[in-house]
Amino acid sequence: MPITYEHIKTCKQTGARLGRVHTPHGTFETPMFMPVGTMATVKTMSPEDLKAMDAQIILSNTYHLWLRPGQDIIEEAGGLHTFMNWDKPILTDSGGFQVFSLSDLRKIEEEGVHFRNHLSGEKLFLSPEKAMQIQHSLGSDIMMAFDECPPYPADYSYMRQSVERTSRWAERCLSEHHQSGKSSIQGLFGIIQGGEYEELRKQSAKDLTSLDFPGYAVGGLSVGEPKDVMNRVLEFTTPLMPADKPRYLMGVGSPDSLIDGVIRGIDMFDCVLPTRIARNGTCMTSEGRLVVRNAKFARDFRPLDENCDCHVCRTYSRAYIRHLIKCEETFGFRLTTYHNLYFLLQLMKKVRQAIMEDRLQDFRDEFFESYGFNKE
Ligand SMILES: Nc1cc(CSc2ncc[nH]2)c2nc(N)[nH]c(=O)c2c1
Ligand SMILES: [Zn+2]
Repeated sequence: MPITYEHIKTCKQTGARLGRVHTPHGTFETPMFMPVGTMATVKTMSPEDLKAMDAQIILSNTYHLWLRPGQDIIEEAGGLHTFMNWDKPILTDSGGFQVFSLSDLRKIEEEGVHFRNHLSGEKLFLSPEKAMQIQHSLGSDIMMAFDECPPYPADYSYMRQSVERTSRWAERCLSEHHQSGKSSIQGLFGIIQGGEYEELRKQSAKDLTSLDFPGYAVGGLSVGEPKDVMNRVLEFTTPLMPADKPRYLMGVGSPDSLIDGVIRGIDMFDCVLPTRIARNGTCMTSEGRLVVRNAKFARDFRPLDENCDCHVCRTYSRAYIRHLIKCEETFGFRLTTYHNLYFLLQLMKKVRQAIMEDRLQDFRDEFFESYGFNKE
């Protein structure tokens, strides 16, 4: 069993859990945020930067790495860990989501998805089996099943057919995985779909938990739905997921959504938000978002966040970082990215501490107050 979950405790104030996930490349604590490294790099960060901020697992992407540089090159390099010099856990998404969000001319069939390479325009085909073969070549510790993430909103009949196909695809992923001979060194997570429909979430969870995955993700969220819809879907979906396995909410990373996801029983999160907004000069701070490129910071020599003890906040001023961002200096993007990732990793550390002390609801209220979220 290459991926195992160790439950440590459940918060008495909420349904939040404290745990650890053991993988062939080491253990990470949960709840945990996973920085995204789509092209085999967390943009502008070195592996040393990631270790300095205590990143314990990162994400990469089957679709992108298949197109560029190609799975054969990474396999020849000895796998993704060696290729990118990251010796801790790596989770790879299966590629289905990226096909829908990046390429046009796509056609979904039972066999798989036909689409155009968004870089070259050539026609390509991705199937559950192909997605598994690519992830086996990458050597990721945690692979994701090949799924369809329907757009939001989607009508019930479309969603039902999509859920049934995603369940059949999950079964094909699992048999490909077992035939690969890699199932002792790589783990495969199933992805629960079903949109905002409780009946379909139940169907998807029933189908997937009847197959023995070492962990399960909630897919189909953070696709434009309002936050209260996401929270409602989590409230009736996480109880359908095994309590003795990790629960991963895909694509979620704003501070309020992370805390609200943990309270509803989620253990793992990923999102491109912190790294993406960093590159346009937006920073997450304990007092809310700060757009450091704003003229009002031209002579502001305070740190990005006066409550942050990261290397950036202990060393550089808002004025200097604003200047670098305005000049499109790469170093500026490194500073905002480092701080944003550190901020979210620290937030999850504080969340784990609050669960240990059975006061996560109190922590949520204090954090929402200071960050400027409305407390509902
Ligand atoms: N919101 C959202 C985000 C992602 C990308 S997660 C990711 N990949 C690379 C970086 N991050 C999803 N991926 C899959 N496979 N299924 C989903 O339903 C889904 C939903
Ligand atoms: Zn900082």
